[in-house]
Amino acid sequence: MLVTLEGLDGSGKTTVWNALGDAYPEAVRTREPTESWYGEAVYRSIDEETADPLAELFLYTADHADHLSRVIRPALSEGKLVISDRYSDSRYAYQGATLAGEVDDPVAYVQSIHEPFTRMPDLTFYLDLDPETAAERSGKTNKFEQATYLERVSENYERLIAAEPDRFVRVDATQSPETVAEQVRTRLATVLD
Ligand SMILES: Nc1ncnc2c1ncn2[C@@H]1O[C@H](COP(=O)(O)OP(=O)(O)OP(=O)(O)O)[C@@H](O)[C@H]1O
Ligand SMILES: Cc1cn([C@H]2C[C@H](O)[C@@H](COP(=O)(O)O)O2)c(=O)[nH]c1=O
Repeated sequence: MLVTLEGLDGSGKTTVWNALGDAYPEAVRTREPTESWYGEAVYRSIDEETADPLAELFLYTADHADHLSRVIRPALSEGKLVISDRYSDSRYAYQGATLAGEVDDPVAYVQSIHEPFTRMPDLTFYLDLDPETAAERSGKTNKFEQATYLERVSENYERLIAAEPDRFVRVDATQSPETVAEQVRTRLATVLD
């Protein structure tokens, strides 16, 4: 089963991902951007204020393709639980925002690039946090961690959730880290049982 954690920067995904590691030590825990050289290329682009948004989309997508073939598909074919801190929805939401004005309906465009080869998550936890708090918590250390940009990202996530309400589980990320992790653990346990 493929479980993903999604949300704005600073919404607490990595905190939950670590908590799930304690609850499910046998799970394969992974993340995007990955630690491969494709992921390193992505981080170079994140640090580049003037990176071309279309070029950046394809860097992220290359990293995803490698992640799928090297980590996700092999683990799933062995019947393992896979938990990914960010996955394809991050591309739809974030690059859907950076590509505004570059292509028509950027969210649909990014989805159309993924559809031929990606593997949909079975379950996605959306850690719901307002853009202002998200930007504050994330420390505003990169070009994406700005409230005005995160507002557009948040709107894109809402569109994704509305389109697939059964896949997404919304968790109020303004609660304490312990409560957020407990709610995710409880829901995941009901799905896995
Ligand atoms: N529920 C919470 N309430 C308050 N602070 C939190 C909560 N969860 C995490 N934090 C804090 O917010 C910061 C960001 O948390 P974390 O790295 O887990 O978020 P993230 O969603 O993975 O961020 P990013 O997408 O930027 O990597 C950390 O300082 C963390 O301790
Ligand atoms: C996977 C992915 C990520 N991003 C953005 C979101 C963050 O600002 C950075 C790095 O992610 P991290 O979880 O904070 O390490 O990249 C993106 O724009 N598109 C994506 O597909």
